[in-house]
Amino acid sequence: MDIPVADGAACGGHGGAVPWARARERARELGARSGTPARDLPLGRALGGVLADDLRALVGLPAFDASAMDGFAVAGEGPWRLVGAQLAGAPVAGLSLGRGEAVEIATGARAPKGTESVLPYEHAEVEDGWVRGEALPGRHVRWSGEESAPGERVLEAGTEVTPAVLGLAASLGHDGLGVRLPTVSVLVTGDELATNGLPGDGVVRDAIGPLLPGVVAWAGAHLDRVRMLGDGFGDLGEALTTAGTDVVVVCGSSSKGPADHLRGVLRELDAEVVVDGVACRPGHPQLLAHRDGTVFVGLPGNPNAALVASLTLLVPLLCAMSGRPDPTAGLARTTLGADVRSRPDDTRLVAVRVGEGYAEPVGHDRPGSLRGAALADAYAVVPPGWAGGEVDLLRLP
Ligand SMILES: Nc1nc2c(c(=O)[nH]1)N[C@H]1C(S)=C(S)[C@@H](COP(=O)(O)OP(=O)(O)OC[C@H]3O[C@@H](n4cnc5c(N)ncnc54)[C@H](O)[C@@H]3O)O[C@H]1N2
Ligand code: MOO
Repeated sequence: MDIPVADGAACGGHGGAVPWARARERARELGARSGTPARDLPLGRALGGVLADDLRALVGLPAFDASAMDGFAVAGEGPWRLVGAQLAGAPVAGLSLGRGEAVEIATGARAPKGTESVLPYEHAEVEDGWVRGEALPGRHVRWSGEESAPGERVLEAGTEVTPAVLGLAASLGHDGLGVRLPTVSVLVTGDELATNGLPGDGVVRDAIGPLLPGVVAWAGAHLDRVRMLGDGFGDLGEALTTAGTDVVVVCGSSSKGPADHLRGVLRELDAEVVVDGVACRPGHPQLLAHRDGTVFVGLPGNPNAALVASLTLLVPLLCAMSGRPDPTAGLARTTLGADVRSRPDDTRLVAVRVGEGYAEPVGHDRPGSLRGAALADAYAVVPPGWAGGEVDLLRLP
């Protein structure tokens, strides 16, 4: 893979840090080049992927003539002599309608041979084994193959697998789908972290493990596992090389402290580093690297910084891997409803609530606090040296 390393040294502040917009571009470029292989997955695992191939009807739909109403299947002119009953799922028992005959029928039940229409109960009168009413020819029957013909292409390759797509695929007879759905594992590092109970006295509740699955799903990828790790160098190296997923996210090991081993481990693995530091606040200690088809993303440990970094590198990367649109995009540029100071060298990501024609900073968005992000629906993107005017918005999941 031929991707240049850091061209952002001129951005000042943190040597080698890449400007925020350029970091996102690099993540997209790496994702597009890496791609993700098509995998055959059972329907229950395919949600959020994109179709690797066109979806075709394995059978015509409906697969048989069926009643669309509870009532009477009839043939010919009325009144009709009632000759039997047909429930949904019941065997057909060789039922066949002659002209002037009716069969009591449930919605979805196979219409007997000869059926010309179905007369709903509410339009029928039944007396002494005879059915009367006004039956409209062809009405209230789902005719075999009228929705899709056998072999017909119903969706194009590249379509996102939504809940409706899964239901449709099942209706068409598919047990699984070929999809592009990047797989992700998350390694949360830190000896001070606990996954339950009350924080305090040097113990911090892991906030990133609970936050990331939703971000990963939003970007159309599958989270294989979240693994808690101590701060040891060896553990991290072993975990990175044995993860077995397309992308490995490491949280809380990206800065310059004695326990921040990610950079060193990536060096030992001879991984190619694509982004090492991003000129943004919060979230500047971020890493993007790859080796042998696996992409590594380093997120800062401070939870709001980790969320910013995941929207900066991880989401664009994953979306580009499967070729789907980035869900952070699409909000119109807007003005800010309160004074915000820009930084000289860094892009600021400010938690805001989006109103009509403006966005209101909600506060509480320091690097260690998710309170602002939890109140917000977007981050306002305040470029270095910004002196007022409209800003871009980055949608939050
Ligand atoms: N000498 C420097 N020190 C620091 C820098 C720097 O540039 N030079 N950057 C600061 C910034 S900004 C950030 S952000 C952090 C990033 O550090 P790490 O990614 O190595 O993360 P840690 O040091 O392990 O933790 C930082 C902070 O976040 C808490 N944390 C960690 N993981 C979690 C988690 N899963 N859930 C909740 N909270 C977590 C941790 O307890 C620390 O309080 O580095 C600064 N330092
Ligand atoms: O910028 Mo750090 O990433 O402030 O939290």
